[in-house]
Amino acid sequence: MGEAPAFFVHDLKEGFRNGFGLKSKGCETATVIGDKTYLVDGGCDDSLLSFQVRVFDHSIGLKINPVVLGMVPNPCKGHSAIALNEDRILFIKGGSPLDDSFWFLEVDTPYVQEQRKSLGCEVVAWSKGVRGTIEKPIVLSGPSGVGKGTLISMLMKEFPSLFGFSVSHTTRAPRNMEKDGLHYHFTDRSVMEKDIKEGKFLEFASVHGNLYGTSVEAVEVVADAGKRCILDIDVQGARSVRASSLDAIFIFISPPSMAELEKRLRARGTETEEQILKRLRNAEAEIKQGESSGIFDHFLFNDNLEQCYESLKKLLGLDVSVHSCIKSDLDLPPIVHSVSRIDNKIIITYRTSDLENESRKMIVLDLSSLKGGAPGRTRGLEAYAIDSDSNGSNMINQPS
Ligand SMILES: Nc1nc2c(ncn2[C@@H]2O[C@H](COP(=O)(O)OP(=O)(O)O)[C@@H](O)[C@H]2O)c(=O)[nH]1
Ligand SMILES: Nc1ncnc2c1ncn2[C@@H]1O[C@H](COP(=O)(O)OP(=O)(O)O)[C@@H](O)[C@H]1O
Repeated sequence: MGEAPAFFVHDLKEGFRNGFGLKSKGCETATVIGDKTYLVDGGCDDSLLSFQVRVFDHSIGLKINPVVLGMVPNPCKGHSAIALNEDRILFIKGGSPLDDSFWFLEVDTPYVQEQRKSLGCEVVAWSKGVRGTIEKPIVLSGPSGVGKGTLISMLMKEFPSLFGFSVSHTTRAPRNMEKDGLHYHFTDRSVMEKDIKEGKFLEFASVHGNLYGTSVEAVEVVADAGKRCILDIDVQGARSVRASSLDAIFIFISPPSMAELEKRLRARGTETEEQILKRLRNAEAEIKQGESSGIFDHFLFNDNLEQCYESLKKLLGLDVSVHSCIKSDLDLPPIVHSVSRIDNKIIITYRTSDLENESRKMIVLDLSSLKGGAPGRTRGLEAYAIDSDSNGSNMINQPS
């Protein structure tokens, strides 16, 4: 595979003619994919608060302002762009912190195709690139009162640095001991419905008469902290997550009997009689769906709590050491740099000089294990440095 068609920061210093017939301000890249040119303004003239995207469609001779989904990168003084696999563009922000240097603009991924179809217009989606990978998130489902919350609390207490809870949004009222932002984000239905329309939710469902949902951000902040995310969601939500780009482990928790479930719900003392009866009615359907839907990878019976917890830990492989792959041993790519591509590797080249020497440096970005993408982060980037020493030979600093 050779170099993809793209213009880089250093090409833009003198300005160039882009797909719009405009002179570049020096902070723009124009990347051609198929019939379209994606013109991205990195916002270095201080008037833009974030990156701006326009599209020139050569087949119809029109410039388009697309609907831009996802979290948009903050402005920077210089960036470069390179097309990948005809469906996304990699952006490298010069002079930005490493955790903010690599961004993907998805232009024809399955997610973008789906959004384009449902919105009926041109759509692009930003996804932040994150180095390293994390363990698969865990989806726990089961009827109300079965013990999901109890098992999750035990895991988080025993392994506080390994697991993080995905804090859902809900329109139900908080219980006595529940804290906003910790147990749930308690929210108005109108606000939640608006956010759902704007694509901010990974999944949502109406459960026991209230709206519940997992925002993309709820899962990503846990992963950003290098932790494995746990989702406590109902079977409808689990089905939506199964169909999404989130690669998770799905576990269904069953009660020993309906009578025991009722006993636990009543003993918890958090619901009114009417709410308990509604939860029990829904429980039968939920257990049937859970056990027959083909969504779940594992089933656990929560009869004896300690035994169930031990089984949960075993299937999560907690006897195996879990480590974070996040590394921070690289220089930042500076504002002026150039980019080329060899297969799945992106080579970022730049020069550094002190009073006596000028040296050429490279950062290699390995994209062969990319995972995820819009509407969440793109994970699995590996990066390492190659320095040119005084003899001109290259020294590879492999990731440790
Ligand atoms: N789909 C979906 N279900 C959720 C979410 N958060 C919680 N739930 C489910 O909503 C149901 C009710 O939760 P809750 O009101 O906390 O009551 P509890 O299950 O009796 O403790 C449970 O089955 C949860 O698993 C979410 O973000 N999405
Ligand atoms: N194996 C068990 N045996 C007896 N009581 C249990 C068991 N597991 C959980 N409980 C209790 O049942 C109640 C409901 O558990 P909870 O974790 O709130 O369920 P969920 O989150 O699934 O609605 C809580 O009071 C909890 O202490």
